[in-house]
Amino acid sequence: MTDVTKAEAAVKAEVLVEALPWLQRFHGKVVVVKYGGNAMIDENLKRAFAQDMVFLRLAGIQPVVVHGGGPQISAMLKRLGIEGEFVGGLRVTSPETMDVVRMVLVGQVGRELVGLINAHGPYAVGISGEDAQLFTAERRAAVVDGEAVDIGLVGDVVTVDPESVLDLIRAGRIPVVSTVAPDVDGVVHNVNADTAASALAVALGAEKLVVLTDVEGLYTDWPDRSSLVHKIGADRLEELMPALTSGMVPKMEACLRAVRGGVPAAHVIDGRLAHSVLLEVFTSKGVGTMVLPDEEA
Ligand SMILES: Nc1ncnc2c1ncn2[C@@H]1O[C@H](COP(=O)(O)OP(=O)(O)O)[C@@H](O)[C@H]1O
Ligand SMILES: CC(=O)N[C@@H](CCC(=O)OP(=O)(O)O)C(=O)O
Repeated sequence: MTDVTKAEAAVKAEVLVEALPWLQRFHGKVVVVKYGGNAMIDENLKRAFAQDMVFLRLAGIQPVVVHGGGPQISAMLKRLGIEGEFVGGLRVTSPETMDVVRMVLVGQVGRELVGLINAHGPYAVGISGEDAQLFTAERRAAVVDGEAVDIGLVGDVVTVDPESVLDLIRAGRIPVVSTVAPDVDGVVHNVNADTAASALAVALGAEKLVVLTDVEGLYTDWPDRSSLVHKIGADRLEELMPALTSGMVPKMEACLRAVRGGVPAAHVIDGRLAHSVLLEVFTSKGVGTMVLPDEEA
């Protein structure tokens, strides 16, 4: 072996060995991953994400994917000539829009991800909040300048029955969850995917919640690039919440709720980076912003 190939081999070995403590720590544990943003649009990133899920599963970790699909819903609404509007980061959802949300999330985005994962073997099974009472939703208002604004059939998850997801995990599958959910009367609601991922992570007693987005992580003073946060405690995040805007609100709310609900760590990571989930789970430094309970931060 030349000195160059020896040096390359040493670097590769170091990378593999760095994963060892994390393989031990997460073995048999559930990791809930919210899939969204660019990782869901770019073909190479999509394939890399699917590989990451299969990698986790074959490494003895139990990944559960909760997917978004906001841009895909907006594109379909446009094709159908239906107006789309967001208030406080949430889509205003009329009954007509709800039909499109359900069709796109369950019938299009969920199916595509299941197919990408199953290119590697019989792992992924799609499921929605309507299946086996996985989620029950309650209508929620958006809050704008402290005022509640009615935004139609938008729900918050109020109860989770995780048995169907646990059945799939026990069968060695990778559950792929679409976030539409009925209320107690069976009326289907549109649930933000970050919110649903957080509720599911708590109900499953997950070891981690990982939320993919299109930015490096949380900035305390957006868009000042020097204000990127690597680690933050729940109390400090709660203080910051009123200053956050747009899509970051449901994401950080989701991390906060997960950690307050007993999930040991919640992460917002950059889905523009190929294999960002593997880098987060298996490297000591991790990537993005990590939210921890106050005593750990
Ligand atoms: N404080 C902040 N820190 C990081 N990103 C922020 C912040 N405030 C607003 N943003 C914006 O929020 C976006 C993430 O929200 P969104 O686009 O809804 O995400 P996704 O499509 O990944 O679900 C980022 O790409 C960034 O442009
Ligand atoms: C109520 C609400 O806003 N629901 C979202 C559901 C999809 C989602 O959350 O997708 P992303 O994660 O890609 O944003 C929507 O209709 O766009």
